[in-house]
Amino acid sequence: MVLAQLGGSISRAIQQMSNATIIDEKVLNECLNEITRALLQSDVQFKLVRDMQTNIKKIVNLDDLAAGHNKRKIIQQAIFNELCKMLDPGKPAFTPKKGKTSVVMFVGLQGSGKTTTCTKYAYYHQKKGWKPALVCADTYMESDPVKIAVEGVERFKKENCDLIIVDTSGRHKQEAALFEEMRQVSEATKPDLVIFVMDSSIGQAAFDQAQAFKQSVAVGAVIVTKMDGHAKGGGALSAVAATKSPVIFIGTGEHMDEFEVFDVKPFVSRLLGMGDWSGFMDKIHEVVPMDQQPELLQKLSEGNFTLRIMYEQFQNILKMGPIGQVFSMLPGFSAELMPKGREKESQAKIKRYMTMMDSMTNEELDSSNPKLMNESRMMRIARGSGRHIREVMEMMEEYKRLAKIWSKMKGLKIPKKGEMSALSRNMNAQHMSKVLPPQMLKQIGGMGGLQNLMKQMGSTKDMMGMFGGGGDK
Ligand SMILES: Nc1nc2c(ncn2[C@@H]2O[C@H](COP(=O)(O)OP(=O)(O)OP(=O)(O)O)[C@@H](O)[C@H]2O)c(=O)[nH]1
Repeated sequence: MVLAQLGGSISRAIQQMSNATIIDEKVLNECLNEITRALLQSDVQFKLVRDMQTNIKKIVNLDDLAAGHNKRKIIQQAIFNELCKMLDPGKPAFTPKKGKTSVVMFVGLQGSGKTTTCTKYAYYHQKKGWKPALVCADTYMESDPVKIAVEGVERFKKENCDLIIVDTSGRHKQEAALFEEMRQVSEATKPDLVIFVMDSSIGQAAFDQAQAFKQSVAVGAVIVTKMDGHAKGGGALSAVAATKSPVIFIGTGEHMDEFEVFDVKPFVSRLLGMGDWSGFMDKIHEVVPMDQQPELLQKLSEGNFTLRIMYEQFQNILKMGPIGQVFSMLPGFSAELMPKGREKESQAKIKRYMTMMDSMTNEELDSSNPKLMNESRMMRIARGSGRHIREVMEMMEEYKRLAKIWSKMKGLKIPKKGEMSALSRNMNAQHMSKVLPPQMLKQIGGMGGLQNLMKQMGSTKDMMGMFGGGGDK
């Protein structure tokens, strides 16, 4: 099961449960069994899934649910926390420092994408002004890989490279020989960090494979590749558990820049279709041309999400490319609606929407009042664009949903370029209280509770991630 589907299945299971009139143990168990099935189908290791189920049962208090608290949010929160826990081994990976020499060794099986990932990793740092170097000790049946690795590292140290990446072999006739060679390269080059590269589509084998590598060398971080297309994501969770090391990047395609820093909370937020405001705001700065940014953010902060804004953003997004990435960050546009690997369909849908909007009047495009769009106008637009009225209605529904979510941005201070997470910093409890759904605010203990919580957490960014960025869906 691909990640987007996993998120969808979990959300559906929670939704079904919260539709039940009475939440008793049976209903909760059914919901958890559904989630368990979804996780297993996504190749999360059985033991991890079982532990998660036990933990959620411990956390979720049935009395709270019976008392009419927001059941969906309580369960969703518990699942959110458990998934985060699975992906967060509790200690960060070694982080190389620019200007100071670090040796980073890559290990992983043949075909896992190791060599590609070494290059992406080097390129990622080079773009940020580092001086990386790549030592290819990935010499199958030729020369002495240990000697090559040592000589390479020495040479690049002399050349003042600050990030020396050692690529090791991933193939051997004998598994034992592969691990022995890896151990020797590690001993000889003394890496500051060993990164285990894993193909996300290896399924249930992830845990054992990761563990085997960890037992031979001191794996300190994981990079999961091929998260695009048909990738199964569950293996990532298993690899973290097996190596007790965090995932630091994910590979999302064959190209050099299809490489993303991995952040647990936004990832899980997106996975559960909860959206990720901070990531989305970062994306706005990437996607929306500089000269349009202040105006757009101003309009959004005034709560005016018009059809024209939607149109312009569609335009920008089509120009920019990886549409799925942007939309999955936008609360409301869950990964299920804009699934990765189905970008073409999503793109076609957006183009359809834009054609329909081309048949609208300026007044309609610039109004944030969807009531203007009555049935006769919708018929005209459908005729004008050669589409069915059903499609116009569908687009309007999409618009209303987005506008509702965006309306929560009203009154927020506008972050400046380069301080995206400052969206959160800029917000005080007052703002947060506007953004959060009222039931959730009550659950936290009103304004007082919110202020306390914000103090404890230190930053509202975490809260945004935790609560799905304030989108009340
Ligand atoms: N779709 C996709 N393909 C990837 C990604 N990363 C690597 N690949 C592809 O996976 C294949 C194997 O990648 P390599 O980098 O050669 O793998 P390796 O682990 O170094 O394998 P050996 O060099 O043979 O040991 C290549 O076709 C890459 O283009 C990714 O994130 N997404």
